[in-house]
Amino acid sequence: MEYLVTSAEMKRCDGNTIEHFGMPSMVLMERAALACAEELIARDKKLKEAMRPFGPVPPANRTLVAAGTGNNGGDGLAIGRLLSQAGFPVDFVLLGKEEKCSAETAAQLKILENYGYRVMRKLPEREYDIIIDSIFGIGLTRPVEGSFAEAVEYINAQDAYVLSVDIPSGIHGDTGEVMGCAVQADVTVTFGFRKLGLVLYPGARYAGKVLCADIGITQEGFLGEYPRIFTWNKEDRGFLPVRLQEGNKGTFGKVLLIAGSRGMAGACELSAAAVLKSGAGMVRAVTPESNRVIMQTALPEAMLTTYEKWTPQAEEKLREACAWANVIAVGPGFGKSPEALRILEAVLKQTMQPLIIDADALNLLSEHRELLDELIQRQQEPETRRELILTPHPGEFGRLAGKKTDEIQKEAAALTLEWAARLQAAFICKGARTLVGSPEGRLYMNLTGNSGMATAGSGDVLTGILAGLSAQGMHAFDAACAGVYLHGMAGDRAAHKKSEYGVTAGDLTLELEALFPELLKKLQ
Ligand SMILES: NC(=O)C1=CN([C@@H]2O[C@H](COP(=O)(O)OP(=O)(O)OC[C@H]3O[C@@H](n4cnc5c(N)ncnc54)[C@H](O)[C@@H]3O)[C@@H](O)[C@H]2O)[C@@H](O)CC1
Ligand SMILES: [K+]
Repeated sequence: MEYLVTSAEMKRCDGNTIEHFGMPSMVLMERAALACAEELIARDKKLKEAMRPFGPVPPANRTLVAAGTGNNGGDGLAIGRLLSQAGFPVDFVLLGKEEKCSAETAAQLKILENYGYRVMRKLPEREYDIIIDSIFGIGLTRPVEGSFAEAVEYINAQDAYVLSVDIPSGIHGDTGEVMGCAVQADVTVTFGFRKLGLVLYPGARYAGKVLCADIGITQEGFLGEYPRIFTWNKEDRGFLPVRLQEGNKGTFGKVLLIAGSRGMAGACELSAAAVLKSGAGMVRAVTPESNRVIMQTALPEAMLTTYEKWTPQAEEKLREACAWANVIAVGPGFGKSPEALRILEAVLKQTMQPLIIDADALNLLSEHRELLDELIQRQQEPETRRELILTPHPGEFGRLAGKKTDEIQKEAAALTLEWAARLQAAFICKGARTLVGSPEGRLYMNLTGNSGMATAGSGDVLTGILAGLSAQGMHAFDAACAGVYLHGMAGDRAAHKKSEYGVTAGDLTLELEALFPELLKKLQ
């Protein structure tokens, strides 16, 4: 588990490390500078070794430090000093008025002066091999303009390798927004914790490769008041549902998947395949009779309950199917027919098993507010509350919340938590950075996945995974976080093979089965 922090959360942690624990600010700055310098020295060594067979080794990289007056600038000045002492030819330029320098940056200027370095006040007219971007860090508060904007353009116009210190100058630390203009980095070395602006788009694109350096700012610095958002990374493997060796197909759970409509058999098939490939014991699909042949051909492992018109017999068959299941998922390719509405109504009112609501089932809830209100009411009462996962993309979320899609995107974190609490559910807001909110206010941000997954049927696969994990006994929030994480990993494997252009939803289910052996190997 890794925290993703806002600028304010990071500053609080920095401040506590200095004031509460007594770590001198200049020690943190020196460690930050060392981490950046070591990255560049290691790169230089690698480049030289690669070039050695081709003749004399070229001279060291000419480097420019572009420093602002805040502590980000202080980091940059210290990096330049360390690089110069390691043999790099380094030029320094200070942007902004010297009298505005923070105490630490003023101290760094003094150290440079003591060593006899000259710090320019204007951008030099020459080309550099490496540029250290330390104009603004997490202290950026307003759009970048005037001479600072010129400096950003100057850096972006050079054919240099750019290292951004902490965050590319011009990127908002909390939102990843470009504040007027921003430096395009090759690598960003950030300190302590990854800032949200480095993982959210477009910031993530500007940051290039992101390295998170340990400079002695640790979780203790939060003094028990932890950041709101967390993610999982490659070290997190322990979330898979435990598999009993002596288990049978009942042990691993029975999923009732209500999916597909006339002409939409694919959604049902993709979702059902994902249920089985996530480790569930059995899946029964409830789908129109016209999908029978396709389903039985494409996925003979799935059982079927079919319907045509909504009759008392159909209702009875649905009731029996519901009684059989441990988990119910409703929505992929479901359509909004009168039959679909009756089925959703029956599921909401007559069952208590863990439920996953996706796609058209969400749209039906938006269009029939009485159903939504009743669900909210049931979830607010402990006796009628069930394990619940909702999986809207911002469009579906907007319809549910009565807001425009861009309003949802702007306030995604707050709205996700609001709706998770309202529905006492694991609430998934899908996107390039999918969020999962818990009713208690935990917020997971998913960092796996890629643009190739923005393809028809991808959401159906996610619903199948969520149902499969829930059927194996995972609670809603754990299943939701694990589900989006695995879904993204499957997408990353698929994109690795086919590029982001070529990924289809079918590839996601294929990659899912290849993913588990890899995860299990790393667990041993
Ligand atoms: N001791 C610490 O607190 C540590 C801080 N570190 C560095 O310090 C950085 C944060 O330092 P600061 O809080 O001093 O902030 P910054 O160095 O990001 O700069 C903020 C300064 O720029 C000004 N400013 C903000 N937006 C502007 C704009 N658009 N145009 C012109 N001026 C603008 C502010 O008024 C302030 O003077 C981190 O990103 C990190 O690089 C590291 O050295 C690690 C330790
Ligand atoms: K920077």
